[in-house]
Amino acid sequence: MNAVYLTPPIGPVRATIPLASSKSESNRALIIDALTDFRCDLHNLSTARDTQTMIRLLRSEDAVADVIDAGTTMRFLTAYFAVTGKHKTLTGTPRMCERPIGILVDALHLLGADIEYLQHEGYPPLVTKGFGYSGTNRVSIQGGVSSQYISALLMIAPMLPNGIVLELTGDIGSRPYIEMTLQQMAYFGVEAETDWTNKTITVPAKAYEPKSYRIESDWSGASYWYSVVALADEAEVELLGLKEKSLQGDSAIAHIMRPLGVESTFTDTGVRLTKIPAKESLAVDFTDCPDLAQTVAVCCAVKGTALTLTGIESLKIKETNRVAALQAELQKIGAVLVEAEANHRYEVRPMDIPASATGNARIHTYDDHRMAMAFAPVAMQRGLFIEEPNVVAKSYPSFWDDFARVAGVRLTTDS
Ligand SMILES: O=C(O)C1=C[C@@H](OP(=O)(O)O)[C@@H](O)[C@H](O)C1
Ligand SMILES: C=C(OP(=O)(O)O)C(=O)O
Repeated sequence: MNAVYLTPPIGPVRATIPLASSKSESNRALIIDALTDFRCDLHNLSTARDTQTMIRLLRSEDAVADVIDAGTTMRFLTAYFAVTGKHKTLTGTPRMCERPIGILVDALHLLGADIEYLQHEGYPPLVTKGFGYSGTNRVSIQGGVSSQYISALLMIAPMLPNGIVLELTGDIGSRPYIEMTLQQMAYFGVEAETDWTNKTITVPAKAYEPKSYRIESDWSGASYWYSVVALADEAEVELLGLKEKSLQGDSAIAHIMRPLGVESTFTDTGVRLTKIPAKESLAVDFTDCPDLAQTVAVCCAVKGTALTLTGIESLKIKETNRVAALQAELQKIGAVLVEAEANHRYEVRPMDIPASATGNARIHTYDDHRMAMAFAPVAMQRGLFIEEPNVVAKSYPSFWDDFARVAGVRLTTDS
């Protein structure tokens, strides 16, 4: 099995990190570009596998579209192929075939899409077989399972003869991702009307305007550098290509990490992270930014900061069950993640054991890029192994090259 062995920095951490660009922004821009017959001019598209897969599948004539493990690619392409009447089989990794898609498929059926499941009702693989508009433009959709279903519908909505009136039911999770979708649609000339009180989004029937668009660096990827600075004894890190006013909800990491001792100063080129005094406990609601939960949980575990987490239910249906994965791996670095109230509140409780007793832990990554990257900053304090390090390719292929600027990174292989 491959692993990287990470060792603490020798002396203060000083680095400038290029970062990957946002796969979320990239994948939205690519769908919109496809809906303009590829007449947009997209700059700084992400090198993330999720984005490279989207690029390949949008251009491919093959009957089978294998999204690998990319959630946005699966959900966005299902809506795109369905509404453009393409005959495509959409599939992915075994885990992708356990990630639900029924809520999106039900909505597309209502609009007139012919979609059939190939194995289990409500899950990939599935086949899109054509589109005959049903005449309806009112669709009601659950808001609490994955915002990706909503983004997928919003982006194809202007292509429908009467647009769409989307009524969101129940709680809304990952709302900043819905707002990112709406802002990118507006940039390309389609303004939706949003009523968050009544939870309705109205999208007119209208052609997107082909335009030039530049994708920002990835704030989710930036979060690991915040954790590096929080955990290093001395550090100053500049992250390139980030903006204070971002479309990405994960820019919330700048506020979340302040009590963990990281100050953000925006510059002309990005953001500079420096150390400030930290607090002893923290409570964070991750409903709007689920991809930050692992970063913050691991950071608190190592710092000895008691953390209360809410809004992490959606973590159970991502690349792996991230709650279970964190529970198993945090123990190896001297902390526990416990459910304090059924299904609502969790706590990271650092255990009172010396760091030397948890040195050289072997962290299993469960085919989840964020498990690898969230645990890497532990190396600011002690050596550890991260198994199957190539998982980072999903969102941040150059992560280990960047990480080698701040810590020792050595690839190890054992049989
Ligand atoms: O729309 C997007 O780009 C994403 C939405 C979020 O998923 P959910 O809406 O399923 O929480 C997030 O976790 C994922 O990494 C990217
Ligand atoms: C959940 C993620 O991605 P997706 O749902 O697009 O696979 C992620 O990148 O953390």
